[in-house]
Amino acid sequence: MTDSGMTDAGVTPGALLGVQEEPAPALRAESVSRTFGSGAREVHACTDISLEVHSGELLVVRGKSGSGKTTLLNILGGLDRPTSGDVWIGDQELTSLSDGKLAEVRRGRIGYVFQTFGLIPVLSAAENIEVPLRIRGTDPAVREQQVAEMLELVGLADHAAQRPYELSGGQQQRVGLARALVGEPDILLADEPTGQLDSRTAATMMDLIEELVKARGIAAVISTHDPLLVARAHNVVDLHDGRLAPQDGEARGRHAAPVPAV
Ligand SMILES: Nc1ncnc2c1ncn2[C@@H]1O[C@H](COP(=O)(O)OP(=O)(O)OP(=O)(O)O)[C@@H](O)[C@H]1O
Repeated sequence: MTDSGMTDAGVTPGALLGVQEEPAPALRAESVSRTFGSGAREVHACTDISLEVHSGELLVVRGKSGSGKTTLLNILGGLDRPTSGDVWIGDQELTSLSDGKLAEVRRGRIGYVFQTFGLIPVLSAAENIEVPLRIRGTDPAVREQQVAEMLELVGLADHAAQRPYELSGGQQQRVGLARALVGEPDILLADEPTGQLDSRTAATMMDLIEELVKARGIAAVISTHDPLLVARAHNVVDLHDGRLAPQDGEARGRHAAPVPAV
């Protein structure tokens, strides 16, 4: 038996016994808390949050303004560090990493979509999508091909040369999604990605995210205020004052996302 629990033949004990093993979650948070400030000004933005998301699954985090959604997503995506608790991407624990290593994991494994789109105004749609590949030093011919594929995938092949201000809100957000996915991340994090869109465009955007998450086996976490958007989720969790509320049975996934406290 090796340290990883495998036999010398590279087989897990469960496989030898014919037991179907649950795949490890792509993203996992364990007892994550985040406090800002101190003393009388201390704010408990997130308290003791545990959850997991598997590849190909979409977890929706729902909660009122100020409930801690952005704080949680920032921690899950390695943009902020928790005050206590751990975050795992596959078998990589994030909170113990140096800033440099964390940046590497962010670049290589995580795609982000922001409510305000976060596009660079002087760049065209294609150039915005290309940014993560340039940062990674991807070969120009490969870059061109991957950007063209992504434009096609989000239905913007005819808008490649347009700058953000020449695109509608929904089109800009599709550029944001294409930019998040062009590096083939394992994890997609979207903080209220439909917040600036009308309800029909928001629904189309969520359909697209759902389709791509499934097709590409990505583990996605999306925060939203919008109750209509939760229909597309495998799991839904509710945040109240930084804490996960008990599930209300709306989730349609194979298991509840929050990990019960042990
Ligand atoms: N950097 C910070 N310093 C101090 N307090 C903060 C900081 N960031 C967030 N907070 C506080 O933490 C709490 C949670 O904020 P957060 O932005 O995570 O909520 P949210 O659910 O994303 O809200 P919204 O839907 O309005 O974006 C709020 O009380 C907020 O004021």
